[in-house]
Amino acid sequence: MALFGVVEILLAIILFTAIHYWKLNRNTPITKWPVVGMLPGLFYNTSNIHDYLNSKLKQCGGTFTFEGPWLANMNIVFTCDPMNVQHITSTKFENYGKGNDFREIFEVLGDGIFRSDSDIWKYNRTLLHSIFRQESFQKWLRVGEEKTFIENQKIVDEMLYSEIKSKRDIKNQNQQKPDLLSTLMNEVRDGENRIDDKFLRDTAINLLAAGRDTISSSLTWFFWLVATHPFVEAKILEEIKEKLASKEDNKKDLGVEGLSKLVYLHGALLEALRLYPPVPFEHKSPLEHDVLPSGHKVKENTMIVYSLYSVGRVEEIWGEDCLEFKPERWISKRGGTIHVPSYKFIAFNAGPRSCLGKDISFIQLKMVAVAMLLNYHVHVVEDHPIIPSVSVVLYVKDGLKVNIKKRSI
Ligand code: HEM
Repeated sequence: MALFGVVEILLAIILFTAIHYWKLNRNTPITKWPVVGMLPGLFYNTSNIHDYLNSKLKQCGGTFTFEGPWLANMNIVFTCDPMNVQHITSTKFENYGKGNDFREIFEVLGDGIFRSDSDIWKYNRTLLHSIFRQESFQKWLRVGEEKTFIENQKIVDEMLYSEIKSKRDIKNQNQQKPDLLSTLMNEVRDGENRIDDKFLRDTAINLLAAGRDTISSSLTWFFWLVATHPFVEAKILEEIKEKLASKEDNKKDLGVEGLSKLVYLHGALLEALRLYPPVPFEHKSPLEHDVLPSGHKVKENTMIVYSLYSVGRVEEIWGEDCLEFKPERWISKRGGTIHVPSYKFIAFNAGPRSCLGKDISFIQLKMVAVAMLLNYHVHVVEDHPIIPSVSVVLYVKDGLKVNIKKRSI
């Protein structure tokens, strides 16, 4: 008679495997399974992914390596450590590009600023930077009819190229207006104009992608937060009444200068962007192996994801009340706005690739916020779920349901 039967041997294997995985998982934030790695944990929590990753990042001090299925080459370093963020976005900026995965997924963006790295990015950045500084650029929102935007690449291209053609026609008739495409068309670098239609198409779609959904996402979260914090709403209205001069018919002056006086409103917007950054995560890949300030080693082409959502919720930066909506945290004792370095307040990204539209965004956000709050009372419909979506832009998954009542103050 054999000393051990098949059943005993199988039980022993299962027991040893279980002990092995128990030991292996003692220090990992997400359970690692044979063959499929940590994927089940991620899948199981997809609907709640930002808060799930936030809790895991908190559990391991701000950085951990997600291990994907065997042979799938899917290891990802997740981080919300501001020192890592500063390292990737600024100190070692040249070593961290967008990576090939990003370029494949966002092919529709062509060679525009978002999808490019190195020299093509530098060219785009320098050109757009100079245009963003021109006052006339503030009229850029009138570029094209973007209602049918992005059904598919063909429709987008048709729309953009026809818009470009009509701007060129207007230019030839000497009737140009200072919108984005017309300003770009006239750009002369080193004595020559190298702006062809493909460049204009790529730039236009990149700016539409950059500036459309980010603003609408910010405003949705902002109105939800303000409507659910009546004390904040009252303070914003008080500030508008006190600081914005009235024009004829008691309408408030929404000029750039007037808007810059609204320090409390600015704090409320910063606070909404901290808690609900429209771009919830960024994705980078090192060109050469490196060691992050947290001590994590990253090989060439490792995928690194830094969570903007989590950086906004790091207790060490924002304090124990980091999950609360408190515009006051942005107001200094002297009544100004407290400056927080961009690798800590990361909603607009940090370093040389930080958002080019940051200033123009605050102008747009304030204009809409003041016009809405002065004229309407936004009342959030009770029991409607408010959950962040799982997408490149942080929408409210099922939309924000509200009742709007006219307000006269
Ligand atoms: C609240 C509104 C906005 C937020 C939170 C925001 C945030 C960001 C973030 C996180 C990035 C980095 C993206 C990446 O590298 O993958 C970025 C880049 C950029 N944003 Fe914005 N953005 C906003 C509005 C705008 C607007 C209105 C415009 C233009 C009209 C704009 C233009 C750009 C451009 C051109 C870049 C690319 C910069 C580069 O790669 O060098 N953004 N923005």
